[in-house]
Amino acid sequence: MSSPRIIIVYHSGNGHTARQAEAVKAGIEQVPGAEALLLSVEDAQTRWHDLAAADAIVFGTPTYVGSVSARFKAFQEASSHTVMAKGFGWKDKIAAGFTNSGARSGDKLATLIQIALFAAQHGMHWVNLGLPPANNSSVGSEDDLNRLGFWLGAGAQSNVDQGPDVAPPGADLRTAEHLGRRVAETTVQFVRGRRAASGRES
Ligand SMILES: Cc1cc2nc3c(=O)[nH]c(=O)nc-3n(C[C@H](O)[C@H](O)[C@H](O)COP(=O)(O)O)c2cc1C
Repeated sequence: MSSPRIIIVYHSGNGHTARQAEAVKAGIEQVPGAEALLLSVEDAQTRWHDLAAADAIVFGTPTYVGSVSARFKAFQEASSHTVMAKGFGWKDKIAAGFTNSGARSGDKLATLIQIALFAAQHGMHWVNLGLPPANNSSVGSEDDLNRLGFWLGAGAQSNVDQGPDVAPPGADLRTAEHLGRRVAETTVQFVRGRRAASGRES
């Protein structure tokens, strides 16, 4: 069986969300047989064939003004012309999302919802974070996985006076890694299941 291919399409203005994207990639690569490719939103718009061949696409963007960044939005709109309008090419691929911002909340949920809607418009199957919220009790800590308490996707927080060498912190990178691993495990199950259901190899 060929390996499930998972592409991470992301934008990062100053490198913080790029750290999160790299962590998602590391999580994907922990699953035997899964292959991961990182593409910036600009490179992705020159590689539609690679995206068409992917089994899953994970979308990532910083939260700017309570929303996806303008450059991520440009990629979304390009996909509308190039993929959606030309035959629903991403239908039934697996999708997931992540975002990073300066504030703890920073209205990141609005960004994750926008990414999930984008995936739904493409007919993709959304994979959520699959972690309980953490750092929400007397025994919780900033080192907890999912310390920011998201369900829809992975959130990260980067202090605005720190560079991407130190922000976002390790807990948020491990949370992103968890999302990558979960997407890869789900994609392996989905691809194998679809092949078995169609009478091909399991
Ligand atoms: C134009 C702009 C708008 C921003 N809006 C938000 C916001 O709505 N919420 C927030 O928490 N941080 C906001 N930030 C902070 C960024 O999300 C934060 O610096 C993030 O780490 C940037 O990631 P990047 O280095 O990958 O671009 C904003 C930054 C910029 C440049």
